[in-house]
Amino acid sequence: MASISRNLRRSFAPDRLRRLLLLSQHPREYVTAECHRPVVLHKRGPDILHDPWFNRGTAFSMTERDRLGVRGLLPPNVVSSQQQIDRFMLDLIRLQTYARDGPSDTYPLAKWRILNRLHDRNETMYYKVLINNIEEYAPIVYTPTVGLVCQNYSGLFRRPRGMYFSSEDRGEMMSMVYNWPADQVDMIVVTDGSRILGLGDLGVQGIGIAIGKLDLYVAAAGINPQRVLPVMIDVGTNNEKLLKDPLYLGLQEHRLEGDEYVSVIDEFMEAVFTRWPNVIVQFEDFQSKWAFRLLQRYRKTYRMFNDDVQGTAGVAIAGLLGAVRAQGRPMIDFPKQRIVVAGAGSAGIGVVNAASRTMARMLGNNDVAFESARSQFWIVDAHGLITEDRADIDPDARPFARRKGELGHQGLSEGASLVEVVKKVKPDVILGLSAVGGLFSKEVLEALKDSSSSRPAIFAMSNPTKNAECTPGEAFSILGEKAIFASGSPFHDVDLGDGKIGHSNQGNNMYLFPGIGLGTLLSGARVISDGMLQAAAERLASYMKEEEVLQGIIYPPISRIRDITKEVAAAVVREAVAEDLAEGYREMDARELARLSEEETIEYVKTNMWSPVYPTIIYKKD
Ligand SMILES: NC(=O)C1=CN([C@@H]2O[C@H](COP(=O)(O)OP(=O)(O)OC[C@H]3O[C@@H](n4cnc5c(N)ncnc54)[C@H](O)[C@@H]3O)[C@@H](O)[C@H]2O)C=CC1
Ligand SMILES: CC(=O)C(=O)O
Ligand SMILES: [Mg+2]
Repeated sequence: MASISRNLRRSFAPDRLRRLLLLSQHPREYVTAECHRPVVLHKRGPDILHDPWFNRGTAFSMTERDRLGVRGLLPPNVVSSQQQIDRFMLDLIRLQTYARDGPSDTYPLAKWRILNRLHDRNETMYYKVLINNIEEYAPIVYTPTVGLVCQNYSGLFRRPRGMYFSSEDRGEMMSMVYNWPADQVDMIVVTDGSRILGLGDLGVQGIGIAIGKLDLYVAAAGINPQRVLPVMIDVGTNNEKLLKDPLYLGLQEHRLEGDEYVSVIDEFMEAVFTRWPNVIVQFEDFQSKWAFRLLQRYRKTYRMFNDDVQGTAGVAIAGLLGAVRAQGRPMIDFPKQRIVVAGAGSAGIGVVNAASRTMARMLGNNDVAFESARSQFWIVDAHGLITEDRADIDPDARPFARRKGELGHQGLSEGASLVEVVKKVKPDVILGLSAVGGLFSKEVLEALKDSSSSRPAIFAMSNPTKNAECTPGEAFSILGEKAIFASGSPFHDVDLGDGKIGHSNQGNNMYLFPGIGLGTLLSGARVISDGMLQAAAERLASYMKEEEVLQGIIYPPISRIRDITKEVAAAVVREAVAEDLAEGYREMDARELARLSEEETIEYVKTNMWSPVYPTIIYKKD
């Protein structure tokens, strides 16, 4: 302070000095005429956000955002510079506290921060690190750590990534999409933040899941990172904690509902498909009531799919077929499996819909086949077994409600508990998409010992880790080495002693969505058909070798994700061609695509996958 004063005394007249020293005790008001002089810039949009001299981040006012072409490139909440500092300080203090002996989640978050900083400064290097160490870092950029990142996003937010459209942007979205710097976008992952993993409504903070999914699009599918766009549609939040949080970056109002909500999503879809007619839009982590409705609304018009409904279904089908093979039975025996599903949301109903269709196809695809397939599923939700007797039954679950006639002889009734259902049904499989950690309790697993299968299968698919319906340790300790186990988030294999291993498979839609997106892109299919999704699931199912499946390994290790994605994408391309949906991609037109053999299709996919290599850069004057 003394030296500051000396220097100041040398350069200022006494009255001015007195004023400045007075102001320095109130640093927030330390404002000189120099600060008010306007700055003339020869740049706009993201160039300003990436310039540390002029970037103001979330403190840019709405008029400035419009004037400078950055509207939509920042979370919608405009904050003061003091709020920005408060947010930063809070985060810094958290880190200081946890960097010592904090809770076990500290290190994954610290790793995420380091990776995120690399992502911001060197995309090529970031993806090289991610691809070369996918086993170690997929759980950081994706589930489970991405859940923690979303929960803490307001504190972690540094540089914007992706686009934000809010209900306040109604009428503006068509022009806002032109604020995005890339002329070509291949893949958008969009969320409204209403159900992030099994963590509920995280509002604007859900952007983290769109970023994480797109990281896998680049790492697994080789989509060029310059052509991906994470999107957050902020229509408010019903999370009371976020509504009161002064540091929250999203709109602090309750979610839009009904037609108003749909009109926002409609406007977004129209805007992105107008600017990028060939883009593919993946809907992610929308609460179930909107997931199904939006899928039905758009799937015949736009190149889109819902990952939680359709991607999860395909991964589950592949795993269920693997569980049949693990019993030493042919896949065609699938329609005989008795399957209890816990969870009747977008994921659970999506699985039952698609798995029953697969069974029905195997049985001849007629009404009798569909009826027989339906009767293999028992769905239990928060209110117990779903039957025809339920009042206010969810229309999406209605086709799978147990019929009155079936209940008597099974000794079950409306609302029966999961344990009761497992005891009476003696299922081959229990599959959890409930977001309830520990739901497959000791009692449930004990009841599964009476399963009619020689190798009962447990799919604890809810995310993140703490929401898994059970751990592999719990499953193997009760059901023994013959059990088949898969979970949504990664677990380690279990050492069962005597050199025996209980394999912990990761049953996650990450094994399908990158291949579905890539296959759609490279086929140029106008829409994403059920057949294309089925082809993707079947390719994943057949990917595992007989000897692996017999050991209980029903999904590939994540280290093989780039290879499996290439195979899935090729299967999607071939199905799009077979269904006459393919329009070709770049120089490969539909006719040439149709002439490719299976091997040539795989080669075609492989050569179109981006790899992280520094390109030669040439300077050209405008
Ligand atoms: N492994 C994977 O690839 C995927 C996993 N998921 C996970 O699935 C979970 C559910 O997702 P959504 O279906 O979209 O959520 P949701 O919230 O729409 O559905 C949850 C369902 O679980 C039911 N439920 C709640 N408590 C229950 C209980 N005690 N017993 C039985 N059922 C109960 C609810 O009634 C509801 O039907 C999430 O944790 C999500 O992370 C979702 C997509 C993919
Ligand atoms: C994996 C995934 O999409 C989910 O848990 O929602
Ligand atoms: Mg999801």
